[in-house]
Amino acid sequence: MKRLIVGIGGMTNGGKTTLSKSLHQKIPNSCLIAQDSYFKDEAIVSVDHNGFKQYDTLDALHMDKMMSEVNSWRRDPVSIQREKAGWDASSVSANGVFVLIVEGFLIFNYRPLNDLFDKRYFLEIPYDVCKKRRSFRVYTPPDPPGYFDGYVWPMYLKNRQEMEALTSEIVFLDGLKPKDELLATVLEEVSKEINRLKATYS
Ligand SMILES: Nc1ncnc2c1ncn2[C@@H]1O[C@H](COP(=O)(O)OP(=O)(O)OP(=O)(O)O)[C@@H](O)[C@H]1O
Ligand SMILES: NC(=O)c1ccc[n+]([C@@H]2O[C@H](CO)[C@@H](O)[C@H]2O)c1
Repeated sequence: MKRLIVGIGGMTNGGKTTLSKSLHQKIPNSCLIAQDSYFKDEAIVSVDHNGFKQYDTLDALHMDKMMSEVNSWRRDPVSIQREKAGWDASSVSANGVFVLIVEGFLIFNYRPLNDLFDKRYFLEIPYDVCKKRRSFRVYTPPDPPGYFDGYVWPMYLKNRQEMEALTSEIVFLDGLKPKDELLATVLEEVSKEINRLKATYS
């Protein structure tokens, strides 16, 4: 069975979800897992001395649950793809290349997950663009006043340092580029990798 695991990381509002969803639409036999789906319940996320909820850390995420879903895919991508295909399940042939796209802001900071990636991308944008994009978003719970400068940005700087200490094989992408350009760049590289795998025996 041929498998490829692609990580789309990046800072908050870098454009991870937008890019990952488009890749998922374009890549046959692909599956998408988003780290944001694994946030712990608000009641158990700790609070710092400023009263800010500590959401921008691995402790705020059910990484064990996320890993178990990644591992289910690794064990049997064909079944997962067939379940998704529903009535058309027989069209999913085990001969193809199966692609898992994992997106999230801390995917390269968690070693057991980071170790699994064949390709790593990281979307980055400048501070002012990040702050502006984030100000238009409403999370649950919403960001309290001062959260970006008092918590989100300092945590980004800390998490980024940790990430760079853990991995060097990351392709950095300029998140200011138009969405279709970013998609074309990543799709071209991933397609090359898929074709390379198709040409190998296993
Ligand atoms: N290439 C782009 N150019 C301009 N705006 C973009 C681009 N990509 C995404 N955006 C916009 O930026 C905002 C954040 O995008 P998106 O939700 O994809 O980011 P994200 O990295 O998944 O965010 P987060 O994980 O922090 O919630 C959205 O309003 C989206 O439309
Ligand atoms: N999805 C959530 O439960 C949630 C709640 C509060 C804040 N966030 C933010 O999401 C970003 C990652 O995509 C982080 O910067 C969190 O602050 C998410």
